[in-house]
Amino acid sequence: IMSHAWGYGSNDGPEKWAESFPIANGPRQSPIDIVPTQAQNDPSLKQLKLKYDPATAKGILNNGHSFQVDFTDDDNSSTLAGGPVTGIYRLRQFHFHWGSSDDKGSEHTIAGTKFPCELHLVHWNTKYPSFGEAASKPDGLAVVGVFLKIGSANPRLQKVLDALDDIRSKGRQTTFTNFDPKTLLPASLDFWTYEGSLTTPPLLESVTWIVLKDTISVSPAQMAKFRSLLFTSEGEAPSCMADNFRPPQPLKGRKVRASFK
Ligand SMILES: NS(=O)(=O)c1ccc(C(=O)N2CCc3cc(O)c(O)cc3[C@H]2c2ccccc2)cc1
Ligand SMILES: [Zn+2]
Repeated sequence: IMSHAWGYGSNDGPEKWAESFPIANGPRQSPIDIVPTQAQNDPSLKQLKLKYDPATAKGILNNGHSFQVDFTDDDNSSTLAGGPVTGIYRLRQFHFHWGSSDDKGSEHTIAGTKFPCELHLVHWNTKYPSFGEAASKPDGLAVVGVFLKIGSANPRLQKVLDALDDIRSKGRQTTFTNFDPKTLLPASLDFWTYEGSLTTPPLLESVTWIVLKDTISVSPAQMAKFRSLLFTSEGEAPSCMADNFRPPQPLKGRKVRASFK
C-alpha cells in the first residue's frame, strides 16, 4: 500500500492522522498540556544523567517534517540514564518543532502556555538490539523535551542554525560533527515525566517523556532561521517549514510526576 504521506497541513495534518494511524486516539498519546499544580513530586525519581560525546555527532538532515541532527549509536558514548528510566538509553537524534510566529510552536504546553519552539533529544533503550526494535516497546524510547523562550540570541544554537543553509529543502543532508548537545540544555535538569508516544506518525506508544522545567533562550532572528527551511523538495512549489507541532492530547488518566518540589 502507498505509504501515507502525513504532514501538518489542513489535508494531511494532526486532525487527519487517525485515518492512517488509529493509535492517534490511543490511551498514551503525546504531547500533553502539563499542569504544574497537578503534577505530583516523586522523591523516588533519580537525578537525570546525560553523558554526550561530541564525537558521536554525524549529520544534519531535512526530513520534510523537521530537521534532525543524527548521532552514531553503535556504542554507549552518548547516553541517558537515571531520571524515571531503568537502564541505559542511547542518543539517536535531536530535532525541533516550531511555529510560524513566536506565540506558538511547542508541542507540550505548560498550563496552556505555548512556547515558540521545543527541542526533542531522542534516546532508545539498550535492552533492545536497535532503535527500530525499541521504538515499538512500551519502555523503548526516552525523549528529553526542552522549551525555547524568546529572549537574547542563544550562541549555542548558532552552529545548528548556520548548518540550515545547506539543508533548505526536504531530503537535503550534510555532515555535522563535533557537537555536544549538552550545550543546548538549561542549567537545571529539573523535569516533569509521563508515559507517552511519538508526536509524529507512527505515533507509537513507546516514549517515556522527560520535559525540562527550565527553558533556553532563542532570539526572534534565530526563530526566523528555523522558518527559512522548507517542507518541500527542490523543484516543488516551496512551502515554509513551520507549525510542525502536534497539539496537546487527552491525558486519559495518566499521572505527571515532578522531579522537584
Ligand atoms: N517528536 S518525537 O516524538 O520526539 C519523535 C521521536 C523520534 C522520531 C524518529 O526518530 N523517527 C525516525 C525517523 C522518522 C521519519 C518519519 O518520516 C516518520 O514519520 C517518523 C520517524 C520516527 C520513527 C520513530 C519510530 C519508528 C518509526 C519512525 C520522530 C519523532
Ligand atoms: Zn519531536
